[in-house]
Amino acid sequence: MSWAAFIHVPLGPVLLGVLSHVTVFIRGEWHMRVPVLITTYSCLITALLWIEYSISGSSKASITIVGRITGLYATGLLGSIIIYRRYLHRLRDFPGPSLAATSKLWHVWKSADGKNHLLLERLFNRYGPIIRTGPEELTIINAAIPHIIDGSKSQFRRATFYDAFLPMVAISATRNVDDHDTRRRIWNRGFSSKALAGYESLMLRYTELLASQIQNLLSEESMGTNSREVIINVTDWFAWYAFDVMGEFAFSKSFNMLRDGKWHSKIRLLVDGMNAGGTFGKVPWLVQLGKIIRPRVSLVKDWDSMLQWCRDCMDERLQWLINAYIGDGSQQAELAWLQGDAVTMIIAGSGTVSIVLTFAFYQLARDHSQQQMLYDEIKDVNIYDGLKLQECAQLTAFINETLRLYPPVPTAGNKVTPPQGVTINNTYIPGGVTIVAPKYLIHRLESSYESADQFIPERWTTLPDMVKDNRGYVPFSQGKYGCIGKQFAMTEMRLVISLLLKKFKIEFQANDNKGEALFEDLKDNFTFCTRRFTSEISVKESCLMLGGWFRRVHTFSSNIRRSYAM
Ligand code: HEM
Repeated sequence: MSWAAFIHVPLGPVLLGVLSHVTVFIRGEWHMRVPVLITTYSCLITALLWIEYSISGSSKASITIVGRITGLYATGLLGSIIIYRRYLHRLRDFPGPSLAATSKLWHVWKSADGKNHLLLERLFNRYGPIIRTGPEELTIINAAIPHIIDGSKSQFRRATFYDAFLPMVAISATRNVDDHDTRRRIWNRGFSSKALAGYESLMLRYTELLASQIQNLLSEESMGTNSREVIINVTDWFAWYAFDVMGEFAFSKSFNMLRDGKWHSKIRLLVDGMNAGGTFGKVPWLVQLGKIIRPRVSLVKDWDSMLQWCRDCMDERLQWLINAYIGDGSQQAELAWLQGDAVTMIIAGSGTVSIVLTFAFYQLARDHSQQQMLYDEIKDVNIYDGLKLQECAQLTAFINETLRLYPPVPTAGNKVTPPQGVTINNTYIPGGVTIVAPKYLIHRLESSYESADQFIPERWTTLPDMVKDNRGYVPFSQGKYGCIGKQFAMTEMRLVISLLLKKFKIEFQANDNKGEALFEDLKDNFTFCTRRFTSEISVKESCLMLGGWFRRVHTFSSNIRRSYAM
């Protein structure tokens, strides 16, 4: 049978579709080849149209025939993919929703409301500790898993999710092990104990600015009245604080959000871009597709505009960083890496710290005895002495417990099993499988913590029996991909909590429903976040069409009352 005859019988294109799956697409990663695939298929369809037109002489007939051939081919290809993933795949015996096994789009759809952590919790309750959450993906909720995937001897590598940020290159996103090691070595110098001591004055300056801005609001509010309280939106104020600190750190330049009491437009774009990346990054080819049709995707345009702004900031900052590189003696700085690392710094160091502070203040508002206990511990401590502050056991326990219940990176950090596979609790998992180890759920395992869902800081001090198995406690992750800014973040959080507690008393506002809005708003978009930007920044009409995902949400407010004198 000739080639032309073959594709004209219905079975021909179907068989071609099946063949292209079992011989080509079944192997390797394809998400980064979306542009090549689109180009190839467009050329093939155009060639077919031309051939059909030259045979029939009718454009209508040739479009109908080529449409039918394309449809049959797609049916063969997709049918083969679905049947293979569902019934023949090496992960076929792992439990999980059947649609999740056939396409990762199911996960994007189901977590488009930002509640991925709750979705995984429901799946855990239904299917148990190992769940197939994607064609090549298992979610494992077990205290041993963080160490297996990220421990010092681990051979796991970063999963495809991290490609979502390409072409931006950065330490936190690169999947190339050598590139990562190189970046990590450079960064390690910037986070040495000596370097950190130098940053303390920077943090102090901004912590004092935060306190004085709240004080100003309090004074304004109470002017001419007996009121001694002011309601502030802690979500915003802690975000402004953390971003301003990181702006100084990465660019030697504040975003001045604390000073101005409002969001910097580029930082909003950054947070929006990150949040979208958190959801759509589950299907990396979808992100790449978005980048191809970028003129029509406002989020991509916004992200690009934010990157350009970072480049501009970096130009000002460049000299300092180049010095750091040359000091390392190993290589010349590459601008792309510098830009990516700067964005990484700001993203990794801001959203994380601010969300922990928000939750810490939620807990303080909820439990006045905790507030009193912390106040008693720090009231006579010179908080300008970093070492003294570190010795405050109750304060550290309070932060640890906040990080346990609300880890800022609740479900992300996916890694891929090494080629030989691994055995976890007598279950063999083949090589090349993406493993998700959600900290949000592992930190709440009853087998690891007594009264696991309750906020009890004393489990880290006077009640150690309440921690039964601490292996799964990894808010900062661990190993070579673990958080490089852990000490930086701990210092910031200790400073903010202690300074504000010395000055103010924290309460829910009188008519508030005890902070429940915080949990309604909470979104798992790689990091936990609690606020969408829709009010003054153009409420993107195109985004609203995505099913209310960008709907306006409430924010968590606390009553911060002046109570104690310094
Ligand atoms: C409470 C605060 C923080 C928490 C809970 C936290 C948590 C984490 C986690 C879980 C990761 C691993 C992410 C992954 O697996 O992909 C990570 C990576 C990272 N964090 Fe943090 N982080 C915090 C604050 C900071 C700060 C303040 C900085 C910078 C000053 C920072 C810089 C980084 C960087 C650069 C990475 C990537 C490390 C690498 O790829 O080698 N983080 N962080």
